Amino acid sequence: MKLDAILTALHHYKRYGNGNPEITSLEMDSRAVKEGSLFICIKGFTVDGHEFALEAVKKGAAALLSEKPLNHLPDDIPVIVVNDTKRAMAVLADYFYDQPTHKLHLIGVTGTNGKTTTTHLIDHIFRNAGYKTGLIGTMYTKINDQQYEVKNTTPDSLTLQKTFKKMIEENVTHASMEVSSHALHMGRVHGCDFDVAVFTNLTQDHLDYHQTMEEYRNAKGLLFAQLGNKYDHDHPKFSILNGDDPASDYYRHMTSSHIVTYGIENECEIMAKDLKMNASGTSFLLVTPEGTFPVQMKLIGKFSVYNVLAAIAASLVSGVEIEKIIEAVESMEGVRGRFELVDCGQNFSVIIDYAHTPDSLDNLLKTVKEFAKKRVILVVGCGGDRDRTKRPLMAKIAVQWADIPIFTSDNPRNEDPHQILKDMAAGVDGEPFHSIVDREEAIQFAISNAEEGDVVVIAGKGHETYQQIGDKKFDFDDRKVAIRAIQLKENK
Ligand SMILES: CC(=O)N[C@H]1[C@@H](OP(=O)(O)OP(=O)(O)OC[C@H]2O[C@@H](n3ccc(=O)[nH]c3=O)[C@H](O)[C@@H]2O)O[C@H](CO)[C@@H](O)[C@@H]1O[C@H](C)C(=O)N[C@@H](C)C(=O)N[C@H](CCC(=O)O)C(=O)O
Ligand SMILES: Nc1ncnc2c1ncn2[C@@H]1O[C@H](COP(=O)(O)OP(=O)(O)OP(=O)(O)O)[C@@H](O)[C@H]1O
Ligand SMILES: N[C@H](CCC[C@H](N)C(=O)O)C(=O)O
Ligand SMILES: [Mg+2]
Repeated sequence: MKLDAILTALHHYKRYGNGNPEITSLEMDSRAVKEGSLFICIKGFTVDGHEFALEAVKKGAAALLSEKPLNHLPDDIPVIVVNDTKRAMAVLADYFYDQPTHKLHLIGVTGTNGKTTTTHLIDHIFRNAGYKTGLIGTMYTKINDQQYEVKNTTPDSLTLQKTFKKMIEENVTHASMEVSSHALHMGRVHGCDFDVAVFTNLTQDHLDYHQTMEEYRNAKGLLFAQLGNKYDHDHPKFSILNGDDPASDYYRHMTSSHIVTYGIENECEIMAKDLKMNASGTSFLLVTPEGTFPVQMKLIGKFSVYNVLAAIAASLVSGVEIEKIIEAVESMEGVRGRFELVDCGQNFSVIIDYAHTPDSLDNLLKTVKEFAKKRVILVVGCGGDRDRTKRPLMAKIAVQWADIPIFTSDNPRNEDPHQILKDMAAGVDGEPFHSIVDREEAIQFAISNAEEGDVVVIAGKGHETYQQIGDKKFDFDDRKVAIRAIQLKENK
């Protein structure tokens, strides 16, 4: 595609340098530049991409997108100057990859907790209805049955649009994706034509990035504000809001789309009533505008019911028949690392879960307490280089619910793991707890102390298969470590 053609997607820019080269690819990393690339200079959190402009030209970049005029470049290299290269990149990527999201039924899910679970539920419902599907999120990108590794929950706009383009090539018609608050704030999803936007819940996380809860809430609101500002009879847009979460009132006023609410406590269009839960599943009465239906599912806990209701509402407005939706919800096995049982035939339970926020830990432990016959032994930590203010809160919740709370490391990254444990301990008011910095030792301690009927909960890392110390990721899988610890205990 010629540079001039690509630039028709931008409204405002200044152009320096001559020529209208053929653009072979869009790149934001100088190390990936090829002959004919348009190199996009991004001011990052670590380095400034503008510093790599010359290197990009030497590697064959045919043009540059920048936030300022660039000196010392050959005259025949056009430099396009815009206010914000990240946002311009998103718009250009959509155009360059032939507007793939316009051809997809795209559902975006935002909220503090439950995004991965809800997108997996939606994906399972769509597949059960016979659609070819795509999924983008924390664990992977999935196109039909093929999984691809990811770096971010919501990738940068180039990766994102390239992924959507691949979905179109693989005949995907329905896609669901997690939309993080970081991504919304950085404009990674500009250019995405969402059909349905889903809100799960808003509680504390990521205050290192957003600073205040209000800013964090506003960032998530962008998903609803960006959901089409005109009425289109053929492609109506829907916001799916959690009627039991106060933030929904705020989002309701940010969108011009249709609104469908779901909930358990307050009156909503989609509701769950008569919840009954045990260690092997949850049952409830599903109330919808299409009637009331009994549901018996394998997922456990009230928080899981919220995720299911969100997925049901999103699928209903997407045109899936209610019977097909319920069939899928009932057959859903759960998502890796979320309330996942490790069963080696031992006489106590072991649960691996991804709770890494105060609210998710609270929900998880309340749920476990409801069916635990004996003691709850908890292994939990808090991530380094992340919201420090959630550490004492998580510790307080841990000692409130667990009979034996054990604090340990969870991706200390560039922080001193001992200091993270001290930050956690500051939230404890005299209750007993253990601090064991080495996560493997902590898990072994938990399992060696477990007696018949106890429940061991290992929280925070879920599906993760590494422990990040400094910039290095070391192999670490809670599941495997737990299995080894159980075997060790049984061979004694
Ligand atoms: C804080 C943050 O969001 N950082 C993201 C950002 O990295 P950065 O700003 O440090 O990038 P940088 O290294 O400064 O580079 C700036 C530019 O120079 C370029 N460069 C760099 C070196 C070079 O030799 N040549 C070159 O051209 C880079 O390609 C880039 O374009 O841009 C990268 C590429 O898009 C992201 O992968 C990275 O996410 C990091 C890994 C991250 O941890 N992000 C977290 C905070 C995040 O976004 N999390 C949310 C979800 C959280 C949740 O689910 O709860 C997410 O959506 O993942
Ligand atoms: N609706 C919910 N409300 C509160 N807690 C939840 C909810 N759904 C899941 N959780 C808890 O949060 C954990 C993470 O769930 P999930 O991975 O689905 O969330 P996420 O929003 O994708 O998280 P992330 O932002 O890290 O990607 C689960 O392991 C569970 O403990
Ligand atoms: N998306 C979250 C995941 C946290 C997972 C936890 N294991 C940690 O490393 O803190 C984050 O990056 O903040
Ligand atoms: Mg997720």
